[in-house]
Amino acid sequence: MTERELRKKIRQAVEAARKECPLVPSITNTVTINLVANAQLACGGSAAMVYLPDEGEAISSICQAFYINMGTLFPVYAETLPRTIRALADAGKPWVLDPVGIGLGSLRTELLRQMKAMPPAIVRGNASEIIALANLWGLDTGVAKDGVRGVDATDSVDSAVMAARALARFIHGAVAVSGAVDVVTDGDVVVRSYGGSPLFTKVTGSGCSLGGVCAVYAAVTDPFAAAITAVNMYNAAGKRAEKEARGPGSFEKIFLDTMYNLSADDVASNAMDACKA
Ligand SMILES: Nc1ncnc2c1ncn2[C@@H]1O[C@H](COP(=O)(O)OP(=O)(O)OP(=O)(O)O)[C@@H](O)[C@H]1O
Ligand SMILES: Cc1ncsc1CCO
Ligand SMILES: [Mg+2]
Repeated sequence: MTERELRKKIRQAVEAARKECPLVPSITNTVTINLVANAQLACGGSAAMVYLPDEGEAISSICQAFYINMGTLFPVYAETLPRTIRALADAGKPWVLDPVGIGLGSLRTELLRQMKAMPPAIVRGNASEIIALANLWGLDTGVAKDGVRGVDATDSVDSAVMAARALARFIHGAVAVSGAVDVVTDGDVVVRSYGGSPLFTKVTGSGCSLGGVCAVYAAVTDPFAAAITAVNMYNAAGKRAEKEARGPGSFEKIFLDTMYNLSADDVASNAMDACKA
């Protein structure tokens, strides 16, 4: 795909989400659940948060895409997550995984291990999470460590490119690695997207909500284009929002407003470059 074709796909995805208002439910952490829903709404999607196994199954049959974030697990998720993922696979619906907190606790590890058999269309995470998931699934990452300290990244985005490509190839989808510069790959092409703001790191749930927005775009385009559209949206809107913000609190609000008002051209023309790594 040429760069021109990719930018056209991004423009179309932004417009399609606004026009079609796809239903994109989430099973996500209780820390940032509100920001995830608001970000999904701001970019045109319809949000619905669920916890229970039968609800995950039921809504999988009527949604257009789904978001699963491992941030704060409850015992019921031992049942909810496998049943929901099975329902999504049976219905052929794309879903996005954010493996937050990977490495912490046995339930999280076991659930993430099981997902290898029924993988998502997109994995979104910070560098440390992407490296840890690829290692957990026995893929070639070039990085021996598989521990994550809490929910914030301790590795550079560049050090996660090999893991991201291996993961993307394995899932036949896309992987988005967030950081000062974001990387998105389908396992072959590696796109770097620029912009954003350091203030994102002072708002909990910037990454979680980016995953939710990836899922909104996965409802209207292919996984690679969806991930790039979401990442470009965050970088373009974040860069603009920073100019008006006085700190993390006002940044979060102005960022949502900016995302809501950004034109499809603004998202499609965000600074990015692509290479075959
Ligand atoms: N230093 C930075 N400069 C510009 N943008 C940044 C910077 N760090 C992160 N971002 C942006 O912040 C957003 C979230 O990425 P981040 O890596 O903080 O996710 P995360 O660690 O998973 O966040 P959380 O777990 O709190 O949801 C992305 O859009 C990313 O581009
Ligand atoms: C702070 C935090 N703790 C568990 S999930 C979460 C949101 C950021 O990933
Ligand atoms: Mg995160």
